[in-house]
This record gives sequence, structure tokens and C-alpha cells, in this order.
Amino acid sequence: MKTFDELFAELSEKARTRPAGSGTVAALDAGVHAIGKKVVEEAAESWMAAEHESDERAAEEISQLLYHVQVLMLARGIGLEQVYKHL
Ligand SMILES: N=c1c2ncn([C@@H]3O[C@H](COP(=O)(O)OP(=O)(O)OP(=O)(O)O)[C@@H](O)[C@H]3O)c2ncn1[C@@H]1O[C@H](COP(=O)(O)O)[C@@H](O)[C@H]1O
Repeated sequence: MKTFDELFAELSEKARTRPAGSGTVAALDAGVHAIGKKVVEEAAESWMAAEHESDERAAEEISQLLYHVQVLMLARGIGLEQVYKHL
């Protein structure tokens, strides 16, 4: 298990070191447009799971949404503090 901040640190390191086989690196190479589509897809899946599936399935879809949001942040060079200051 990991926290939001821990995942962001892990993904930042992947973006910096670009290890072979990383889905994050592949997503970053695909660009903001492709990442944005994944965010929308995972948002829709989160919504559907919340309406029609178990808590566990909804939580899983929400975790994927959070992952893709972090990848979008990395693709734009937006840090956690930049987002947190608006919360
Ligand atoms: N938490 C995640 C995570 N959540 C979602 N995803 C990606 O998002 C996809 C969402 O699943 P779906 O079932 O919707 O996907 P799919 O339609 O079958 O997949 P695609 O063909 O669209 O990729 C997954 O297949 C992963 O590619 C994630 N990919 C990576 N992580 C974590 O990110 C870290 C770095 O991962 P790598 O960059 O791959 O090393 C690791 O700690 C991983 O656990």
C-alpha cells in the first residue's frame, strides 16, 4: 500500500530515470492528449463502479483515476504543492 504522495514520488523517479518496461514512461511519451483520455476513461469507470459495483471495485477504479491524474501532472510538470495550494 502507498499514499498519494508516495506514488507521486515513485512516478517522478520513473519519469527521471525512464526504466525499461515502465507504463508511466510509455504514458508520458504518449503525451498530454493520450493521458487526458485515460483520465476521462478512468473517471467514467469510477463513476460507473460507484453506482453499480462494490466498494472494493469502486476503490480500485478510483485508484486508477488518481494514478492517471498524477501522470497528467507529471506530463505538465505540475508538482503536488501547486495542486495542494488550491485545496
Ligand atoms: N497505480 C498504478 C496504476 N493504476 C492504473 N495503472 C494503469 O492504468 C491501466 C488501467 O487499467 P484498465 O483496466 O482501465 O486498463 P486497460 O484498459 O486494461 O489498460 P490499457 O490497455 O488502457 O493500458 C492499467 O493497465 C495500468 O496501465 C497504473 N499503472 C501503474 N501504477 C503504479 O505506478 C507505479 C509505476 O508503474 P510503472 O511505471 O508501470 O513501473 C507502480 O507502483 C504501479 O503500481
